[in-house]
This record gives sequence, C-alpha cells and structure tokens, in this order.
Amino acid sequence: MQSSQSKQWDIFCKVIDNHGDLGVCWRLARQLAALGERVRLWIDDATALGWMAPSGHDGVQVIDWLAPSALRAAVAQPAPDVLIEGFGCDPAPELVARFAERPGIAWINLEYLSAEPYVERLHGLPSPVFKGPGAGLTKRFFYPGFTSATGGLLREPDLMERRSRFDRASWLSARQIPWRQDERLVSLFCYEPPALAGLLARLAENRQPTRLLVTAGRAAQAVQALQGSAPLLHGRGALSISYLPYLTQPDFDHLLWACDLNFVRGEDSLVRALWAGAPLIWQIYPQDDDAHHEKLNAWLDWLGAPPSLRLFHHAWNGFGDTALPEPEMHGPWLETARDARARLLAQDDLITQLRKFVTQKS
Ligand SMILES: Cc1cn([C@H]2C[C@H](O)[C@@H](COP(=O)(O)OP(=O)(O)O[C@H]3O[C@@H](C)[C@H](O)[C@@H](O)[C@H]3O)O2)c(=O)[nH]c1=O
Repeated sequence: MQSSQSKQWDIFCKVIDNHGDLGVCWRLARQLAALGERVRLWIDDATALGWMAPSGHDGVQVIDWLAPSALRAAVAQPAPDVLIEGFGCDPAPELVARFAERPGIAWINLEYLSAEPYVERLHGLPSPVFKGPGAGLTKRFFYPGFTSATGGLLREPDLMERRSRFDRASWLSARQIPWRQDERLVSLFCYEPPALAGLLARLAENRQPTRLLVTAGRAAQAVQALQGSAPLLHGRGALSISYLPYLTQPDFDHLLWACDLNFVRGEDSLVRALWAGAPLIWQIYPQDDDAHHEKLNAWLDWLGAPPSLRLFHHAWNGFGDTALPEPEMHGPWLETARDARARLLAQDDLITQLRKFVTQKS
C-alpha cells in the first residue's frame, strides 16, 4: 500500500480525560495508514486502545511517549515529514528540537471541533515559533469543522457504502442483544446528564416499546446509579435496557447505525452519529466558564435544529430548567439529521484536506 510518495506522519496525543483525544487521534492515524501513509502515534496513555482497537492497524506504530527508551530511539531516527500535535498537547521538547532540524517539516496543531464562527477565521493560520525547541519553524492551525471553509470531518472513503450494507438484525443477534421488531432502539453514550432520569421515565411511559443500548463506562454508571435509587426502572413499562461491553471503534459505528436515535457526547462520537444519519442528541463536553453553551448553540444553528430538538438539547445539557420534550425518531428530527449528513457529504473530508494542506505548505 505504501508508495514512494508516502510521508512519515508523527501524531502526538495526550489523554486529558475520557476517550475523545485518543479516539480522534487513533481514527486519524488509521485513516492515514489506510491510504498508504506511514504513521507513528505518540501517546501518553494507550490503555483504551485495548478495547477501541485491540488488533491495532497495519502501518500505525503506537509509541509510549513517556518511555525514555522510546524517546531515545526516536531521536536517533529520521524526523517525520509531518508533525501533528493533537489539541495543543506540547510534544516532548527533545523530539521537537530533533524534528526541527528537518527542512520543510510541516507542524500542524489539530484543534478541537466546533461550529463557532471563529473556526473559519482561524483555520489554516500560521503561528511562527520564536523560542525554545522548534524555534524558526511555523506551526499551522488546522480546525476541523462543519463548513467548506474549515478542515472538515474525518470520514473513511468507503463509510457510506459500508453503512448501506449494514444489517441491523444480524448485528444485534451477533451481539446477543434481544430485540423485538416493534421496539425502537436508542443508544446512550453520555456523561451524567441532569435529564437522564426524565428520559428514562419518558421512554418507560411511552406507548411504543424502546430498548436502550447503554455504552460501557460513565453512561452505564449513570443509568445504574438511577436504578439504584429507583430499582423498578429496569424493564419498567415500555423500556428495556441492555448494557454493552466496550466496543471497538468500528463496532461503535455499528451501534449507531443500528439505532433509531443516538445519544452521543464529546467530539468523535458526534461526528460518527452525523454519518449514521439517524436523529441524534449531543451532550457537549462541559467547560467551567459555560463556554460550551455558545458552542452547543452554534452547532444547533448549523444543524438547523427544529425548536423541539433545540429544546431537547438544552434540557439534556442542563441549560436553565428546560423541561425535556418527547424524543422523536421520525419526522423533523430525522429530516434534520439526513439533511445535515447530505450537506457534509458534499464537502471534502478531513484527511483529503489535511494532505492537500500539508503538500501546499511544505
Ligand atoms: C463507549 C465507546 C466509545 N468508543 C469511542 C468512540 C470515540 O472514538 C471515543 C469517545 O470519544 P468522544 O465521542 O469524543 O467522547 P469523550 O467524551 O469520551 O471524549 C472527549 O471529548 C472531547 C471533546 C474532550 O476534549 C476529551 O477530553 C474527551 O472528554 O470512544 C468506542 O470505540 N467504543 C465504545 O464502546
């Protein structure tokens, strides 16, 4: 797969919390490698790769950034063509100093995803480094985003084709998830949303049965904590609950493809839910100064969210004391999701843009 045109990419990732930093960097690494690029992923905590990507990926070398032996070995090797700094994570200074010796190295700071207007303004801007390791180099900001004036979103070339071949019933049966044809399927990947109890009650009281597929980790703990305080909740009324193990990243996609409504969080799962094309609810990563309020509203504006979907997001994210509206799995919520996906599919994906960007700037 590798050609003489292929580049060496070194991606640096620091796990701050949860799984998004690694989730995004791993997805980037394996998509580059699938296109024939050579990739080293430098990571300070690769634990979650044990379930996200247990078999690794051809062409991706994972390196423990904290291991002194790995640093020594890397310093002895040729510098990469492209250095990607995930989310301003400050790669090891010894390496940056070594890499800076390579003429024409492209140094890119991959930023967090947002639909706020500043993204279009800042995408691609240079930031010359004046002192310290890397002095004399120019870092460039690469902003993923939802419009054609941004760096776009990660999307494998065959994603839509795989999605169209997906068979929900076989996937559920292979996972031993009980499912009756009349049950609506809802996935839950969240932190501890204040409106979680309200959602469970609404689903339980609905005329139509729902099976909630709860992802491992914080989502499962949040649901279980509520069940502890209201033990009858499990299987109550129209609601059935299945707890999932941690899934590989490709299987996490299958979960989203299988469901009629997806609750997602953070960054990477939001993008995957958009590609799934079913109605989705986003729990945004909360920031201390409430900066996430503006960020969520900017995304809802881009999405063209109908009023009930906007209200639902506000309630789910705990803005004010908004009451949780009825979740919808058809009608305007579905049309909105389909329309958003069509708009995104008409734009270049992130890797296509990133490779162009690197070639033009080096
Ligand atoms: C539950 C589950 C998740 N995943 C993957 C999907 C994603 O790649 C990843 C989750 O990442 P996210 O969706 O981004 O959600 P997240 O909330 O885990 O991640 C983040 O949000 C960012 C905004 C913050 O900056 C990060 O610090 C981090 O908090 O885990 C699986 O592969 N299998 C699973 O079973």
